[in-house]
Amino acid sequence: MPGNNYCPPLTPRSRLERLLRERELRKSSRYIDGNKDAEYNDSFISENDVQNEEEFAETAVADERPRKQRLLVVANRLPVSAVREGVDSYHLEISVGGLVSALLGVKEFDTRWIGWAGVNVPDEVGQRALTKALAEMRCIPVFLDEEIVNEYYNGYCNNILWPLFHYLGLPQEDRLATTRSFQTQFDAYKKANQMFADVVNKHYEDGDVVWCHDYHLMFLPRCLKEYNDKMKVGWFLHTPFPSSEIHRTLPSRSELLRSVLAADLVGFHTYDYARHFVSACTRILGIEGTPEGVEDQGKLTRVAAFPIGIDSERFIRALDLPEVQNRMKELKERFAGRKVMLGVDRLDMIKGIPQKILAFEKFLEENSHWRDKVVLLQIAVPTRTNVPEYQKLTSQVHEIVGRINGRFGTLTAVPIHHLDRSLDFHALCALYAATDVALVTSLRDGMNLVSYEFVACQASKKGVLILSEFAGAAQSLGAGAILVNPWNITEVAASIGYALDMPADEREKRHQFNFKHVTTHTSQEWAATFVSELNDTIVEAQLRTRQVPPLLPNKVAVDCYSKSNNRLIILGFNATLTEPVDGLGSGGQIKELELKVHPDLKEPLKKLSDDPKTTIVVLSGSGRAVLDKNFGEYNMWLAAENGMFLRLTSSEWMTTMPENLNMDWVDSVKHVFEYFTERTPRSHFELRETSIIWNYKYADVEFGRLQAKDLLQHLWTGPISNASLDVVQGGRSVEVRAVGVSKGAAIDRILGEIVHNKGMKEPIDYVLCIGHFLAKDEDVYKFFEPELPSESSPMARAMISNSYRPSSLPRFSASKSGSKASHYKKQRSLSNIEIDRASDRASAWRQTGRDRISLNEGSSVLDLKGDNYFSCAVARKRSSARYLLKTSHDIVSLLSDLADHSSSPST
Ligand SMILES: O=P(O)(O)OC[C@H]1O[C@H](O[C@H]2O[C@H](CO)[C@@H](O)[C@H](O)[C@H]2O)[C@H](O)[C@@H](O)[C@@H]1O
Ligand SMILES: O=c1ccn([C@@H]2O[C@H](COP(=O)(O)OP(=O)(O)O)[C@@H](O)[C@H]2O)c(=O)[nH]1
Repeated sequence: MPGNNYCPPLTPRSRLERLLRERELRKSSRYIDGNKDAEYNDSFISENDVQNEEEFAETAVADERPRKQRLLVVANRLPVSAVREGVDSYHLEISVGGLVSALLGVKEFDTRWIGWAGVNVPDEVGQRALTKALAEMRCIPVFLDEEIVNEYYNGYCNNILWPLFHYLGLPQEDRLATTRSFQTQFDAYKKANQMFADVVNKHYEDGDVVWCHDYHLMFLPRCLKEYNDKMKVGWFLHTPFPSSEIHRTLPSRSELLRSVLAADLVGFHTYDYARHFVSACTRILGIEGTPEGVEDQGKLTRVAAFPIGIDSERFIRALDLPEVQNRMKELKERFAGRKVMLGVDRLDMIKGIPQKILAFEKFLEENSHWRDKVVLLQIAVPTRTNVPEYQKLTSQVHEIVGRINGRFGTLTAVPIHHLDRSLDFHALCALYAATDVALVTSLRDGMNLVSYEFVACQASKKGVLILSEFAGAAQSLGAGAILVNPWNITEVAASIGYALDMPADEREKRHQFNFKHVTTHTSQEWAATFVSELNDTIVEAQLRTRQVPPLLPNKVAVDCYSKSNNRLIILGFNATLTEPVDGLGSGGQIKELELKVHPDLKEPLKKLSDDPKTTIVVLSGSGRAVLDKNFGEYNMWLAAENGMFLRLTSSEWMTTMPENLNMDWVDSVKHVFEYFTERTPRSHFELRETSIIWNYKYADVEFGRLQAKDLLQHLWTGPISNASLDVVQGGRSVEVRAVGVSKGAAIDRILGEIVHNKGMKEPIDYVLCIGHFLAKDEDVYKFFEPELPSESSPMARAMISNSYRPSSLPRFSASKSGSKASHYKKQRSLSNIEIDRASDRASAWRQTGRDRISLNEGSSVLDLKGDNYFSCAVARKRSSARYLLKTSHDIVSLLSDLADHSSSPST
């Protein structure tokens, strides 16, 4: 596949930097273009609007400028709909709808549009002719036959997803029929999405950005990524995304979410919709929402809000055109002496047209003096006319309009002018400009661009916008609009009165707020921001991928093991040597809380621990009793409570705890933990000697996380505000530890004790360290890294040479990794241990440490030859370990292999 001309910019240092630079670039590219009108040359639509095929083609066949990024816009509907006129000729018309309007304003990119032309073309001749006609407009058709359109578009998209996403339940009488036809419609939906994907794949060039749009194409990101996982794929939803409680009623709920998550970037009009989506992923799929999006097994899908805008300049300029001026004059004359109210909607249930008309009726009912002084012009664009619900709505609206006009009309005038048709751009602009009050009463609406367009055309009249609080636009235009609940007819009627009587200065003020917003948040900005964010997301994902360690090469690890003579194996316990735990078992039952060694590991552990050349340490956050119970039978070292307690299974426990470790905070933290445990079903807490941990891994994930946030707030403001503690947040836990309690801080003391105890004569020449450790404990991996700076290198630290030590105390500092601050912090906690000699147990520990045997003078305890060190993080996405092990199955397999290469004491 040939690459396109787009040259990605140098990797920016920060997201903000990149966005700023791109904004500058955009500005300067406009400058280079010479004048603003030149921008239109690259768009799908000209300033004068495209009313016929020739004009459209002329504007669309723009030169390809090398600087522009290729953008494949994939939407169900092309910006033009085709009507067949002959065997190989078509009439092309601009499609009506917010999605098309917004994307027509996008000119920053070298754009191709892939979608359905709204016509069934079964024959090859017709398909070829239409493809050719559309190609001139940079449109690429997806041919859907009638059956697919019926099942996919009319059925699954518009009869199931559309009402669901707009919180409109299905009408009772249709519910069962829909339930029955659900599967076939969903199959057609998937099939149609694959057909879109096939066309994209055919036209895709390396470096293209593929931007999928709307609820029709939720399956598309997955199809595309399955074909080519390097594709940059974004998905944007133009409708609301409902609360997860609504989404979870959908039989295909999980499949759809997972498919969308295949995209790199997922966008919504508002934060609410984005939040609902993340919450659906968490509640339905059980995967984690992060501040950036949704993360599943290392793959981050960025989720964000990108409120759409309009090409406001186009509307503003149109008002000066003679054609528009003439129409405005006509309207003024036609409705002289009457205030004009306007509704412009597709004839769709979500637009609340009956509610709007009923509110207007109530207003006329209660305000007789307005009856001959106001008119409501309702443009109701026919849409989805093959869907029975839409047909019913048409009759319903006609009936209400007829009744009201009959009730309040006169021989010469009617209060409602209802048009079942669409208007062209100029007629629409004139109408917007001539309007006194625009009435948008959507029951739910992704954004609602009509409200933006009205505002853009009101620079001189400064009319009032009455806007449903359930339209996405309410969040952006709420400052200037009168917000209403469309279901509350009394409120809407009162707002109509308020709007009609509004004094000029208030209208002016309100208009200014909104005009500023509409003219600064344009469709160009919207698209540019989305694509820029998508590019950023890809760069960040690449950086993240580089941080992901490779999988452990088992064979190498086993070979090195068999060739070495003095090996050290450090193993975590929880999620390392236990059986896999995935929250609730089937039927919502809690799995056993008690941690147990994976049964398949018992034998390998036995063999390994019996090998005289191998020393095993289980280094765990768990308490002593848990380790005793699970590992008491083996010949190994147990390091409980993150290494604060140490024991060779044949000996007693020793402690490394500093005697003056302040544990006064425990009771008050415990109270907080008790409180949250009682209120968070299936959570529990564990009180250890040096820490206390609240665990919600069996609780409802999302609720657990909310509770964890609250819990932290309670802690920070209360019991721990003055204490010297570490609060460590795990995936599903909150742990409070005394400062200095960490696996990394403990490892050198453990190592010293082992060397001393074993009377080691030769250096450790192989280290394997496996754990599912918290980030805070990951410094244990770095401890053995030979290539670390010499002044703090663990090799140097582990140098057991009396001449090397200034004092008789072995100064095994904790860790060299991380910032200076963390270095000092750990130093401090260790020196606490070293300085305080009051405790017998602690001094017993130090005694063993001090008297540790040395190897040959000056020689190192560790001699890993660079490569004989295998640190492995288990089921982690990012880690400072050298390698990854994915599952407990991998651990079983590795330790079994090592066991097979071990020798028993007698051999
Ligand atoms: O293509 P149709 O089935 O005839 O429907 C027309 C479009 O309706 C929806 O528009 C939405 O997008 C607007 C722009 O983002 C937004 O302002 C509005 O609130 C939405 O309803 C639909 O989402 C589009 O896919 C359709 O093309
Ligand atoms: O006769 C009409 C009526 C509406 N529109 C356009 O249709 C879009 C409607 O978008 P909106 O976001 O308000 O709602 P949607 O129809 O997409 O749900 C707006 O851009 C209107 O300018 C149009 O071109 N001709």
